[in-house]
Amino acid sequence: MELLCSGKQMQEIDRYSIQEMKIPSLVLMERAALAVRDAVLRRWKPGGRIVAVCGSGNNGADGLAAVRLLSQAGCPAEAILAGSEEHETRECRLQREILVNLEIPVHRAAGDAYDKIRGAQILIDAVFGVGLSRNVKGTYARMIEAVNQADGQVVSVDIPSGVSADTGKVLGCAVNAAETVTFGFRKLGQILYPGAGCCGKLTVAEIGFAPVPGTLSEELAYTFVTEDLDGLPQREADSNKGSFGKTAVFAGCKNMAGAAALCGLSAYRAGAGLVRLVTEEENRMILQQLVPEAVMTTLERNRKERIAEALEWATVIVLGPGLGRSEEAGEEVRQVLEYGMKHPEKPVAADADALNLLSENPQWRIKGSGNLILTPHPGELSRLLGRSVEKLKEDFPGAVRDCAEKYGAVVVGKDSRTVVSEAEGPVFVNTSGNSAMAKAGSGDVLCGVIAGLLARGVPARSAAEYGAYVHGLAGDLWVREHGCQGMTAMDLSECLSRLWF
Ligand SMILES: NC(=O)C1=CN([C@@H]2O[C@H](COP(=O)(O)OP(=O)(O)OC[C@H]3O[C@@H](n4cnc5c(N)ncnc54)[C@H](O)[C@@H]3O)[C@@H](O)[C@H]2O)[C@H](O)CC1
Ligand SMILES: [K+]
Repeated sequence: MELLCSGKQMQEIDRYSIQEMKIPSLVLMERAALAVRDAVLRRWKPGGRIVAVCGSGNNGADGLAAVRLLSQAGCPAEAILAGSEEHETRECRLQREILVNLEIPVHRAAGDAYDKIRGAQILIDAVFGVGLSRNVKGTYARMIEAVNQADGQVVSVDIPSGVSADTGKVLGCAVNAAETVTFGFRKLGQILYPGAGCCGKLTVAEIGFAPVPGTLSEELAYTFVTEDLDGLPQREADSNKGSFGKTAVFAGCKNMAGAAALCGLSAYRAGAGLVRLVTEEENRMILQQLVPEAVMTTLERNRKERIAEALEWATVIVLGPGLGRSEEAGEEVRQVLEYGMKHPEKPVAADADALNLLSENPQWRIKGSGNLILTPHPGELSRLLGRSVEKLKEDFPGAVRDCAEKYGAVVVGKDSRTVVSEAEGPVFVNTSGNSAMAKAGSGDVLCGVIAGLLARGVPARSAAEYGAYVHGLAGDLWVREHGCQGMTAMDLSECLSRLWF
């Protein structure tokens, strides 16, 4: 597990290390600057000039210290001050004064400063770090634009200036870096897009922060690394198909068999023991061919009773893929969700049309109790929350959490970085996967993976997190072998069988 920080949390770790643990601020800063120096030296070629554009906060101070270290290493390095002296932090002033004392060039952001930026082989971006709190304007914005237009390679200190460390949002304008050297932890804004796309190669330098205080560590976001797969229950040697649950998949309206097939197959491939597809009679033939391992309930008559029987039979319930939005589908979704509310021991994963029907029918008063998983993409999340996509993208983890609160659910907010959250506690941000997965059917596969994990006995929240992670790993496996255009959802599902989890 890798912990991820927001900007504010990082500032708190900074404050705690310096004020309470008494690690001198300048010691941390020197180590930060050494890491930046090393990154720059790996790119620098003799003859090339290095220009650091520095703000007046401690990010700027890091930049100034790096200029000193590079100069002492024999490189022609100089600094441009994007901020004013009156706003300088104590550390920033000190670092500037040291440069002046050592006769290392420090310029104001005026006159030929822009020519210097254009002429540099390497630019160090140290305008703003995790302290950026509002839109970038004026000289700061002009400096950032100049850095982006220059031909030199850009190394950002801590985070590309202009990116919100909390949300990855670009606050007005932001630096596009070739490399970002960050300190202690990756920040949420470096993981979430568009900020993630501004970072270039991202490296984390250990600079000696104190261990995170307990109360804060419980609030930090996190992501998985491959070792985390060891946390999943393994298949016992003396198990049988009954040991891995009975998964009922309510999916596929007339002629929409594909979603049901992808979901059911993926549930098997994620470890489910027995899958029942509950679908329309018209889908029977095709589904028997696509998923011969599944048993089937079709709904040509006695709908309500047959749905009720399947619900009684199931230990895990999946609802929604390809279900459509007909009145019949609405009745089905309502029946299943109400059943789920009365049976907290049976996890329910709801996706696609089930989510749309849920948002259209607030009078159902659906509130999960730890067993409900919702897997909306931004459009579905927008409908569930009654908030525009644009607005919710400003703080995607926050929107996912609000949705979790509203429906009493574990919510899997699907996006380029899928976020899993409950109403309280830390968020999980998925870092596996790639843009090849941005295709029809990918969500049906995810829903199936989550169901398979639930059937193996993984609790709802973990199944949601591991589901997102494993789904992304399957996509990464495909892309490594075939490139990023041609994958279909069926290819993605097949890759699940080749992963160890
Ligand atoms: N010893 C340490 O403290 C270490 C700090 N590190 C680096 O410090 C930054 C964080 O520094 P901080 O001073 O808190 O913030 P910034 O440098 O990011 O400064 C912002 C500064 O500017 C003001 N501000 C915010 N938004 C705007 C805006 N849009 N326009 C103008 N001004 C703005 C804000 O009020 C602040 O005063 C961290 O990223 C590290 O790079 C190292 O970690 C080493 C140890
Ligand atoms: K920066």
